[in-house]
Amino acid sequence: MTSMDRNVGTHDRPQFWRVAQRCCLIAASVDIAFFAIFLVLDSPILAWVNVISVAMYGFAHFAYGRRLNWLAGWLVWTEVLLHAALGIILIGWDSGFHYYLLMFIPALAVTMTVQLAVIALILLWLYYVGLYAIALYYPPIQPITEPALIGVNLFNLTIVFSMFSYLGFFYVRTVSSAHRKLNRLASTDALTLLHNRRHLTELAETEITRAERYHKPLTLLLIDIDHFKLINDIFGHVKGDEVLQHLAQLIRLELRQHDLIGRWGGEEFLVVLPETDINTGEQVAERIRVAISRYDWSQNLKKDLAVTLSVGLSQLGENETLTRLINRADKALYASKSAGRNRVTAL
Ligand SMILES: Nc1nc2c(ncn2[C@@H]2O[C@H](COP(=O)(O)OP(=O)(O)OP(=O)(O)O)[C@@H](O)[C@H]2O)c(=O)[nH]1
Repeated sequence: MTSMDRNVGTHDRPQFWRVAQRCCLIAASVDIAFFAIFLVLDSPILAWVNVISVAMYGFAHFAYGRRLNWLAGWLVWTEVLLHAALGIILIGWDSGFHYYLLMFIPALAVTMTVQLAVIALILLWLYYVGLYAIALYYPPIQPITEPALIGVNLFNLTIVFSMFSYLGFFYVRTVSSAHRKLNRLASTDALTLLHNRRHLTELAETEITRAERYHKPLTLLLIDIDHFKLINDIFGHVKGDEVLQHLAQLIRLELRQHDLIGRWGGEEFLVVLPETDINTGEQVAERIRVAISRYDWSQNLKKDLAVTLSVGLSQLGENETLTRLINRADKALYASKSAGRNRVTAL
């Protein structure tokens, strides 16, 4: 494994390493149980093998904690390979110690590049088959009674079953949380954390369909910051970004829970007001305009700014598409700008 491959695991899959670290604790507990079991079964060699195993898992747990994943991985690999071989040679194939080798199949896929994982899987398979061949041709060195062998087998089977289930649930949880994160990223504007244009378009289309079906009014506001270029030029782009972020929150505060707001363009916001006619929409737009024009920017930005908005609004007409509705709001916005800015125009 190259140092780069090791780093892939360290940086890209931290959750996996946390799970691997937890598995070390589980494995150490299992080996403590085995220590007692083999003492009772009068198999001292296997009992003491488990003490060494506990120590190795302890070191591996420590190494995972220190982000020495490659070292921890080698310790775990060595332990499982040797433990499986010793278990099978001493008490036979039916002890089920080979089940633990199967745990490496998902682990290899996650921790290695595809090429390395394929090579490691082939080697693992050869090792597995090799142990089976040994068990076929050589009788166990320290056989235990049939009921004890069945007990050890069932115990191993249960542990491996539980660990696979744990890994399965971990995998499902990781995939669904990555899926949720991707969805959020794909639908959110990174700067203002409002809906982005694509997502807002989808939501607005749904609202329009609903408004048409239930014969409810729907009003749309297109909001544009006045002379934003000047704000950028005077205070810098970073402050400009802060104004955008803050303004997004201020507008949000003036809206109802089920109203929609998104960033439509650079310094332009689109608001969809379901179940709202043009008169109420005008009141909402006016409320937003006044709130922004009166806002004291020196509190948050430590700058004496005057920020105003121009708003264009339009109410959904019969059989009107979203594009046409936005076009009308855009014309209204243009009228607000032409009439001197810091005003609301309905069309
Ligand atoms: N800081 C910052 N500025 C942006 C962002 N997106 C667009 N802008 C700026 O917004 C400004 C828009 O300028 P104009 O289209 O000329 O509009 P304006 O200066 O607001 O003038 P009017 O709209 O006519 O009142 C440009 O300077 C853009 O660089 C952004 O994400 N962050």
